[in-house]
Amino acid sequence: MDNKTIHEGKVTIKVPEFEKITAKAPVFYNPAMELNRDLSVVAISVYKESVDHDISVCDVFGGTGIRGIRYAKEIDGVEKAVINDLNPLAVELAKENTKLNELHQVSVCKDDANMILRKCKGKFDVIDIDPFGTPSYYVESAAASLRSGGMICITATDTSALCGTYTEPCIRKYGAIPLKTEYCHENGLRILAGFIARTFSKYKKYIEVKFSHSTEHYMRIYAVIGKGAANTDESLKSLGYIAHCKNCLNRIVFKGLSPVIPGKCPICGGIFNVGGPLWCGEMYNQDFVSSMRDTVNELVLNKENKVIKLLDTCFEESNAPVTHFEIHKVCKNLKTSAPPLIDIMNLLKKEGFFVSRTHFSPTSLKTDANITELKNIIVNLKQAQSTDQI
Ligand SMILES: C[S@@+](CC[C@H](N)C(=O)[O-])C[C@H]1O[C@@H](n2cnc3c(N)ncnc32)[C@H](O)[C@@H]1O
Ligand SMILES: [Zn+2]
Repeated sequence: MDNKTIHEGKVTIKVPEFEKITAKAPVFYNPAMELNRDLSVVAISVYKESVDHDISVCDVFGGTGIRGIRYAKEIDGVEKAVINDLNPLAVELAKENTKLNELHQVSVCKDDANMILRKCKGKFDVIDIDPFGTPSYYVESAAASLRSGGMICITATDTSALCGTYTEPCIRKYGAIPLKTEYCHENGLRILAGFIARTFSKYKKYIEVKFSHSTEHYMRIYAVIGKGAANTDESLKSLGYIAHCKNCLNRIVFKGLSPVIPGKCPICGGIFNVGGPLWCGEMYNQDFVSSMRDTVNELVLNKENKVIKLLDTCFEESNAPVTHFEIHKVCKNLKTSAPPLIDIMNLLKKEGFFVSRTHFSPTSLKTDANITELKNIIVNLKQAQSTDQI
């Protein structure tokens, strides 16, 4: 295996020479995930600051070991990092990389992900799940393993299932019906959060989602775990469904596991498509995101600008309602051209509605105005603009 050396954050890592990123590489390393890893360092740093003890971290799908090594090197108070991978070549390389970075608090194991999580029940404060494709096969073991107060960090790259390009794989893997809409990435992230919440609930554990994002080909969720039957029951009330009308773009959130959902849209009589169950609760905790933003300045991040941009937008949308409106889609539905997003946002604000940008799409906004109210705002804006031009 021919290796080359790369530098990420404060670490130096040997990775295999590659021409194409593929899961068939002798050891997997994807430079496009650097943003994901930068954000993980920031999120785990903030988590560490929130607890009053040193922490142990398990990088369950280690690959080159880059995550576990970065956590150990870059986050103060990581007393133990375990890097695991089933691939013996990855284990060998992760050991070499640990030595290269002179880390004594890191150990490397070769185990199946589910086995290490079950064997080390209650041992880790942070469990990082970064597999190929779906994490759904591993969430159950993480739920059994993670102690109360711990944090789970989960990546999913099977976005075609979560976003509804394919329905059946989403039902099989996540027990949820996806909703292929212009806001399908948000639905997908919420389906993943809902699946994590339901899986942890079997163990009387509940999730508080601290930060999450959908970027390029993957989704990522960071959640802190609490314990107790009553709190878990209460938290499951955040599960629900979204009913969407493709005719007028109306959407309604129905909370609960068996809500009464009308078959037709009350605005236009179009058929409602329903997705869920999914997490209708918080997807970003504003204080946590704000602390992440402050922590960026204390770290060495190659993707600092992108990290800051994402965190600023997530901060803005942290108290926003579920779903968002893609403005070109709404304007096409109105058979009109789209005015500047900022003008629509300003008018919504002036009319007393909540409004924010969203990291899911640069041409979308989040608001508590319903589709009729939003359309009226756009029509008024277009009229005012055409009068101005006369
Ligand atoms: C997406 S890669 C991990 C990338 C790495 N976390 C990073 O940031 O560079 C997934 C890794 O999981 C390993 N793997 C696949 N199935 C596994 C299993 N059942 N248990 C443990 N490791 C597994 C693969 O060998 C591969 O190295
Ligand atoms: Zn409708």
